Amino acid sequence: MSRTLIVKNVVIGEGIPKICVPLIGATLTELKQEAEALKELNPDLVEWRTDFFEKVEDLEAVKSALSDIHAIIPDLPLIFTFRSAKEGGEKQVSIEYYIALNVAAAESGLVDIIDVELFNEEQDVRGLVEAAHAHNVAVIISNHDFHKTPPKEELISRLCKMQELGGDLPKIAVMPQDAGDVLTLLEATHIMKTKHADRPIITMSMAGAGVVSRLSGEIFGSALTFGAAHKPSAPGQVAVADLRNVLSLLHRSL
Ligand SMILES: O=C1C[C@@](O)(C(=O)O)C[C@@H](O)[C@@H]1O
Repeated sequence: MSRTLIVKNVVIGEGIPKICVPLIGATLTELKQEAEALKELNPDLVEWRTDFFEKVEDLEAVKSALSDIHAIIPDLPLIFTFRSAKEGGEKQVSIEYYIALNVAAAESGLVDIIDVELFNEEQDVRGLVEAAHAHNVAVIISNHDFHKTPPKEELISRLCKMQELGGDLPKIAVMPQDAGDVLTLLEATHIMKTKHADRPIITMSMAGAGVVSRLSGEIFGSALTFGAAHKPSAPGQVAVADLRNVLSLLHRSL
């Protein structure tokens, strides 16, 4: 497998980490406004965090919102994410609905990547990867710990598992309790990138202490970073303009 993933001409896994901005509107009106506004920020990718959408449990409303969002930003690669409450998201739905939602997104022809959480039954994760790939949609397999940072061996083992399950972009976000935890995340990223990964990976340490990990992906091996438009979708996200400045500064220094 190639070490880069290309979506709509955006090469993930090469050069400056790519900037992704989440859409977190609760209503269709808010989502449309956000989609319009983020064009000015010129991100590399956009993520629709559907768990923030008030009608996420209505599949038809989701599909219709998806086509409205896509019509506003047709050229930007779109990640479709339902972040479950157990992983720091806004809502919890049944596994049956989670699968239906992601399959509908993959089949829609309107998204480039779906996000599938690792901590589900293995057969469900594999099934979603298969469904996505059948429609030429890539898959982020993700894991989040909003309370702590597991040991580096555990972080690496989860990232390897995501790769083994066919995720095109393994992703892990963890919460540091001190600066040492940020180092743990960075070291796990570096080891994964240099010893195990045969594809781009995404890692971040959240909150204030973890911000450095959102900026230094090019050095340690994280290919994509999330930047906030007006409001962050997770603790520690910095504004896109600041992110871009620092990413460029570090890139020039290398
Ligand atoms: O998984 C992630 C990463 C994230 O949690 C962050 O910490 O930037 C933000 C989420 O929107 C995204 O789905």
